[in-house]
Amino acid sequence: MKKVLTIAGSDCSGGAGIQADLKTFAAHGVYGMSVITSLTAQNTTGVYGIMNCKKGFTASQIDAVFEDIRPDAVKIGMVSEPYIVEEIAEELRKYKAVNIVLDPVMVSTSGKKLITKEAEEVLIKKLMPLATVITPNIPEAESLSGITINDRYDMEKAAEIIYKKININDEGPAVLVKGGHSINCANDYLYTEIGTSWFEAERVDNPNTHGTGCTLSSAIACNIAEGYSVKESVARAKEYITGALKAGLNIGKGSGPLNHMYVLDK
Ligand SMILES: Nc1ncnc2c1ncn2[C@@H]1O[C@H](COP(=O)(O)OP(=O)(O)OP(=O)(O)O)[C@@H](O)[C@H]1O
Ligand SMILES: Cc1ncc(COP(=O)(O)O)c(N)n1
Repeated sequence: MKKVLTIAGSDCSGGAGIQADLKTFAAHGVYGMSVITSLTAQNTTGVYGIMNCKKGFTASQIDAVFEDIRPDAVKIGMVSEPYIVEEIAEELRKYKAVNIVLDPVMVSTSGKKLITKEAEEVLIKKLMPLATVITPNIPEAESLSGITINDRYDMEKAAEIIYKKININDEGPAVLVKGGHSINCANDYLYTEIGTSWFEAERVDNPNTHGTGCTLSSAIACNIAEGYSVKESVARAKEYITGALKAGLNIGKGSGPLNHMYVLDK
């Protein structure tokens, strides 16, 4: 069985973060492990508190995992503070971790800022270059590229700018700009060293989209662990997220979670 690690924040209401990641891992039939960077007090209506891991403890958790069970892929989600980003980068370099999927979580669906400006800078400089693929949504891609995104062409331009900003000597990550924040469609665009692709999907009419980004990046990590290429991994993850949105749940008073137990036919 493949082993996949998530390094992310906890969502006590179970829709996003570590909890969404572990449910996605289970639905993909891989063995899931978790390193928790922050505890959040949140639910489907908002994020009401954040308590970050104290200095050194994210690194201790990563040591505990890698010294015993080497993951086949690593997903990285919410990382609020620069010292946590530094610890993760140092540890992943130390263990020569591979197959890293980084979701640059910046703002929650409910509007709460989940990363400091300083942490964002360290994320770009030290962690993104270690990744295989990064998965910004439209506002995150605007922040990373410095351009405003209004249409498909802007998504393509932003992906290329981000790719060129992070890839020194073509050794950095592919860039997947997610289109979940578009109005009429849910098309995602992938820019890699060997080519570009659009992943087109109908927009599912479902207000319960809490944790879609966490779920998509975790599904990509599972597929990469299983040996699929980045392009195939994104295609399968896209099918999974669309299915999980369609399979719909209606839990909580706000933007609720997906149905993670939707399982793709192998
Ligand atoms: N209503 C929808 N119908 C179909 N697919 C969707 C919908 N909303 C989001 N998606 C898909 O879900 C994935 C996550 O995209 P999105 O842009 O929502 O990420 P995100 O903003 O990081 O997610 P999160 O809500 O966790 O912050 C993408 O593949 C996107 O196309
Ligand atoms: C711990 C954690 N990680 C990530 C998100 C982003 O997910 P969303 O944008 O759906 O709120 C979140 N709300 N909480």
